[in-house]
Amino acid sequence: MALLEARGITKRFGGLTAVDSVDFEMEPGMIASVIGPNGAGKTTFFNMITGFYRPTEGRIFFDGKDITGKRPNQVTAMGIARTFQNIRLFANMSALDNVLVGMNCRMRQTWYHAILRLPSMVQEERQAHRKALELLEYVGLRDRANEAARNLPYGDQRRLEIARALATEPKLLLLDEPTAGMNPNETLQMTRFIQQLRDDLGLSILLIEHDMKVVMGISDRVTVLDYGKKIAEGSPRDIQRNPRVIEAYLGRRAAEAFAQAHADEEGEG
Ligand SMILES: Nc1ncnc2c1ncn2[C@@H]1O[C@H](COP(=O)(O)OP(=O)(O)OP(=O)(O)O)[C@@H](O)[C@H]1O
Repeated sequence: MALLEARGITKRFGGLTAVDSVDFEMEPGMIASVIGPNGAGKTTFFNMITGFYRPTEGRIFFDGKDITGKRPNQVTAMGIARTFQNIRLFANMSALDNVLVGMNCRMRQTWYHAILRLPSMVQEERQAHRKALELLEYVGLRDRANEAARNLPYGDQRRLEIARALATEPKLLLLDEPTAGMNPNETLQMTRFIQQLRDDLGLSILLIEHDMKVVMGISDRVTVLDYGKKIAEGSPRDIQRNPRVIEAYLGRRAAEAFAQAHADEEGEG
């Protein structure tokens, strides 16, 4: 059974159709990427899955349940976590507190327990604290636990955002441009880290990414959007050779030149 399934999802903003009747499926344990030129609708697609936007049309199913129109906190509680294109940490809070915020959605005690400082509350807080430190250790930030998020180097902030997302105990993690603004070495490390997340934790990962080396290196499947429409879907190898994709990225003449080169190559072989 698919872990995530979108059926004909559409989002219109006034006269503009940002996402147009997109069907999408993801199986558990998969790393999938959504690519496309600027303004293709990638983030809008993410925003619908995570409850930030309600689809104008279509339905979204996660783990067999209809999540269409659910609020972001409900979607998170059901097992979908995300990071953002522009890092959204609590800048003045410590790395540890940022992770604890993520953990909040899994805590069972209520404000009532908190006010009365009941033993069950104190115990749950201690456990959360320990788990948050473990998560920081996992993402390589254990020794920066007490540092304010804004003082961390950029690559570490991205890792912290992932740690906060992991704290919600997701089954599916959505990463919006996880390597944006990184140098080649940081990008390589992040790419390995994403693979590790899937391999160690059995997570399913959906990413938006502009760096084709990253996309082609780690994706099981790539979905291409252009002007809100899905124009191609397949393995990295298929996508790299797809004339419609090349055209969307490079323009028609480049696509024709590519197709010609390909035909020549096959003719020779
Ligand atoms: N809240 C909004 N109101 C109006 N238009 C919007 C809104 N959000 C997105 N759009 C428009 O929808 C289209 C798709 O935008 P979106 O941000 O989803 O694209 P994208 O593929 O993520 O682009 P990029 O790669 O530049 O981040 C764009 O034309 C954008 O201007």
